[in-house]
Amino acid sequence: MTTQRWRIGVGADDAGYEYKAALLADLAEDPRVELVEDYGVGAREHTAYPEIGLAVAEAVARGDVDRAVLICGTGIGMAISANKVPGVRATTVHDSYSCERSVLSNNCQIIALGQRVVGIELARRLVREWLDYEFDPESPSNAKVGVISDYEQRTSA
Ligand SMILES: O=C(CO)[C@H](O)COP(=O)(O)O
Repeated sequence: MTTQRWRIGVGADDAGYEYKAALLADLAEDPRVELVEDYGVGAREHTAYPEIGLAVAEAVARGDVDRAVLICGTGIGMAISANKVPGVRATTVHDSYSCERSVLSNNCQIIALGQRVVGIELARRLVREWLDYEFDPESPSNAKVGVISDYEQRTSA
């Protein structure tokens, strides 16, 4: 259980728009959330998922927000896009255990959900649970995540 007050970014393509609206409303009322930022898309807009996924991941990498939730049809394209931004770890999450481990094992800053895959109540529950998890830099998982970060640093131009 964390006492942190999170700054959260939320983004979706048109296939995830309805869940984005619902999750933004939940996050705006959650006492664990200090700030919630909507990165689009707007209603009836048709921005392709990588545009949103990359923009949100860049906001995380810059430190504009601590974490983010991305929604598309499956959550897959958003996670792939976000992972292209150096320093960002993102994953698709559709069950409670993976949601927990995405933070506690992998120190992911971003979870991605598929509006066409899970029901809205499960999506809302996963985001509620996710806010309680905080990575422990003293945990044995940190060295494993470090292997990924080291590779990224060695191979980035
Ligand atoms: O789910 C998506 C990407 O993973 C997106 O919402 C839909 O993509 P498309 O099937 O390429 O239209």
